[in-house]
Amino acid sequence: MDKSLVLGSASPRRKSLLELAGFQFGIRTSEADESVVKSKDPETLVQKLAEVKAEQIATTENEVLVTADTVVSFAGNVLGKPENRMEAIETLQLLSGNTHAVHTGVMIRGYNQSKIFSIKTDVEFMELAETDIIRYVDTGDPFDKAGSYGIQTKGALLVKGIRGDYYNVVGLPIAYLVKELEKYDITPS
Ligand SMILES: Cc1cn([C@H]2C[C@H](O)[C@@H](COP(=O)(O)OP(=O)(O)OP(=O)(O)O)O2)c(=O)[nH]c1=O
Repeated sequence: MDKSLVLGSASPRRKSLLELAGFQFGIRTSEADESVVKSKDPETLVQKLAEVKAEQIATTENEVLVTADTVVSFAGNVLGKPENRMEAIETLQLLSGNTHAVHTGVMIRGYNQSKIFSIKTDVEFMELAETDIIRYVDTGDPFDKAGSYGIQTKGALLVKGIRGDYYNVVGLPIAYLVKELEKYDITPS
């Protein structure tokens, strides 16, 4: 029986990255309660969140599901999406001039096998002036993004350098994921 891929995510970035890789896939989103998952360790946290998202999505035996979660960690703080303008400003002040980690946890669930993993990318920020932070936050770009910035949008101007997979920062470690999906008979067309 042919296997088909299902993306369990409402993120337009994750959809674009699977398209970039050349996959045919469906999208099925969940209303997972992410607040039930608590961990101070970002790698554990993103893996558990990917698992919780997957638990909310039903699949058939020929479907392979992919869910994911992304957070930023810096100096013992785990930073998700900002709740408001002030939190976005404070997050970017904290990250200014420093190197933080972006963790994406991914769950792959097939009929008789599953896998959870997380990948880390280090991102170094420029020294940011308060006026630049406020101008960026007021574009509205930070609010649907972990760590209050988008490296693929105007947040690009905050970044001095990165070590690791760029696409992991955007929401999916796509090259690694393609390799893992081969084990589930899912290949790009
Ligand atoms: C750091 C960073 C994060 N992000 C995004 C990736 C994720 O979509 C988002 C973190 O939120 P997530 O909770 O990981 O995902 P989501 O709510 O967007 O989608 P879903 O739960 O339905 O899969 O932040 C960027 O787009 N660019 C960046 O530079």
